[in-house]
Amino acid sequence: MSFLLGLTGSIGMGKSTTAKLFADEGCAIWDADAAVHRLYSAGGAAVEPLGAEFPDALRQGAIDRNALKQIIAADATALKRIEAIVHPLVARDREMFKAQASADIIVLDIPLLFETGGEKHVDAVACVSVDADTQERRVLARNTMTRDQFLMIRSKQMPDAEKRARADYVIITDTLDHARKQVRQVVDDIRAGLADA
Ligand SMILES: CC(C)(COP(=O)(O)OP(=O)(O)OC[C@H]1O[C@@H](n2cnc3c(N)ncnc32)[C@H](O)[C@@H]1O)[C@@H](O)C(=O)NCCC(=O)NCCS
Ligand SMILES: Nc1ncnc2c1ncn2[C@@H]1O[C@H](COP(=O)(O)OP(=O)(O)OP(=O)(O)O)[C@@H](O)[C@H]1O
Repeated sequence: MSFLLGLTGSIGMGKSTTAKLFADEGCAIWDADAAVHRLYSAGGAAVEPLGAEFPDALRQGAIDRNALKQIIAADATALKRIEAIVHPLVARDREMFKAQASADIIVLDIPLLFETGGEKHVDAVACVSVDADTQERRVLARNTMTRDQFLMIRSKQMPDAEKRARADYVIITDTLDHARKQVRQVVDDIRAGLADA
């Protein structure tokens, strides 16, 4: 049985970057945002149910994320309805990944881990964190959302301080070198526990 490590953190805190550092240490990585991308693409399992509820989001047989963002901005109930359709499909994708992975440590990169009670289904949680100014600067530098969209998404998430308090490990993503050192410590700690077991 693999050790299941949940990797979480608020928007733009460095989950994807840190997941790559875990992969460098030999961990298997499953990425919830990437699963959503697969589900929204042509032939993906979310296209039909989301398209039925939000016909304007359907473009050439796929879900258009920009259209979805406009719908979310205009309708306060939309995100909850999207989540009700998407989250069970994401859970199915995750279970299929877990069933075939063979690494000693499986890292589940899940932005909404705490918000969705996912910590109950993992052996430990690592939370990535950086100061709020850096977080905002990094998200806006991607040019994928406006400042208002960023603030709206962040307001739906559990505050960073609370996530840090609830996590077993905190990884500060101020520099790549510092993050890599912390990732190695986490992996060493988990592997030492596995060796003792
Ligand atoms: C809102 C959408 C259209 C934004 O798409 P976009 O390509 O601009 O951003 P991306 O998907 O890369 O998400 C960026 C970050 O936003 C945050 N975020 C995304 N969805 C949510 C949500 N439902 N609640 C809170 N934060 C969210 C996460 O931190 C995520 O890492 C998209 O995230 C979406 O469809 N979300 C609903 C599905 C969902 O809940 N995904 C979260 C992972 S299961
Ligand atoms: N340890 C680090 N040192 C320096 N820059 C970093 C570090 N980690 C992440 N970054 C930078 O911060 C930005 C956001 O990182 P990343 O995409 O990994 O975050 P994320 O948490 O996966 O984002 P989202 O929640 O939006 O999916 C990127 O530009 C990335 O290069």
